[in-house]
Amino acid sequence: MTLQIGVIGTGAIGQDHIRRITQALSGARVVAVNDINPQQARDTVARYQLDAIVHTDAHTLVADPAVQALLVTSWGPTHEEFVLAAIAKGKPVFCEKPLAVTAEGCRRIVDAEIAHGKRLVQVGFMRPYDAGYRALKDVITNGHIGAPLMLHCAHRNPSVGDSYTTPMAITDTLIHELDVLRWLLDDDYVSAQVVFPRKSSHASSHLADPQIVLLETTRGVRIDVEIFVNCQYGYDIQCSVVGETGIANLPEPASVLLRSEARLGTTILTDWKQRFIDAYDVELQGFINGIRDGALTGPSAWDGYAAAVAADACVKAQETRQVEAISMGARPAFYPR
Ligand SMILES: NC(=O)c1ccc[n+]([C@@H]2O[C@H](COP(=O)([O-])OP(=O)(O)OC[C@H]3O[C@@H](n4cnc5c(N)ncnc54)[C@H](O)[C@@H]3O)[C@@H](O)[C@H]2O)c1
Ligand SMILES: O[C@H]1[C@H](O)[C@@H](O)[C@H](O)[C@@H](O)[C@H]1O
Repeated sequence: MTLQIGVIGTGAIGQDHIRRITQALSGARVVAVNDINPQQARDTVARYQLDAIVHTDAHTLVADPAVQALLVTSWGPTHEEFVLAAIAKGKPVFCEKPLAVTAEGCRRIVDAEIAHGKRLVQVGFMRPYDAGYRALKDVITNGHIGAPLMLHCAHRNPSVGDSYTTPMAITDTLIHELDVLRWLLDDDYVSAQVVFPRKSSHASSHLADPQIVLLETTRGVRIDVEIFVNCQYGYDIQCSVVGETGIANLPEPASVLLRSEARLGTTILTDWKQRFIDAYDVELQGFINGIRDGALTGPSAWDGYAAAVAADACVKAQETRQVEAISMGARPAFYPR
């Protein structure tokens, strides 16, 4: 049976997910779309030749009996409202990061899902589906570098728009590391600190860029993450795990090693859509298959909440310049590890 999906938000990633559902994945089709900009929704239907209704109200789309599952790909501050609406209708929902813009908002989603009694929410954290991160986790889990002691990470974007602010370095960008590093180490964070190096002349007047976030986990692993969103040269994700007996690095994306004109080199990607293109396919196919099989297994509302609790502490640390504690309470039995 083909799963009938409704999409709220037909911007960059909304369209990219519609493309993959329509052209790359199996078992689902898009039957309804909504965007606060209705012309954008209509253009998307035309661009991907969808047999889909354009709803001018997102809540009408959620209630549409033809819609069996939701994709929430609108702006972050709207996510909580639409995810709660989907849960209220008992419909599975794939929500792009962040699950909600505050930890309290994520907690309301966790509480609503637990009250419903069955998992309905998958968060769009795609890195745990990336082959490189999975290989890195295997190396750690199989003991090839001993116990992890330190992680050195970098999250670099070539540039960002003028609307990107200093807290967004945490809530929009670092949020990926906050999720994937918990998963990689099977650990949780206990503290965060943010330090600000010399500012890049390419950053807008209201943006502190780059930033370095220092995290500590319950097992005492120390993590530094450089966030540099105007690095100019490319989209570059780095993760180096220093263990007791060795070091394991996240593999670089496959690229031809070119010898030409007295140079030896490879290209560096510039677009996030390309860097994790396979992982996005696998995460969304997992959501579709999970609904078919009656059990969602991808990043949960609890994972969205855990990342948001850490993000809140990092945003606070940006302001206080102090070490801030991170505490998220006990994991409910509803969300097994
Ligand atoms: N997982 C990833 O790697 C990844 C990558 C990009 C974006 N994202 C996340 O996806 C979300 C969207 O990002 P984007 O880059 O596509 O942004 P975007 O601005 O390109 O698209 C967002 C769309 O949502 C629409 N929208 C806003 N408010 C709405 C509302 N109330 N109802 C209906 N539609 C509404 C906008 O009109 C716009 O078309 C963000 O939360 C972002 O953090 C995740
Ligand atoms: O929304 C995007 C996306 O999540 C990218 O993966 C990240 O690198 C960007 O910093 C962020 O703005």
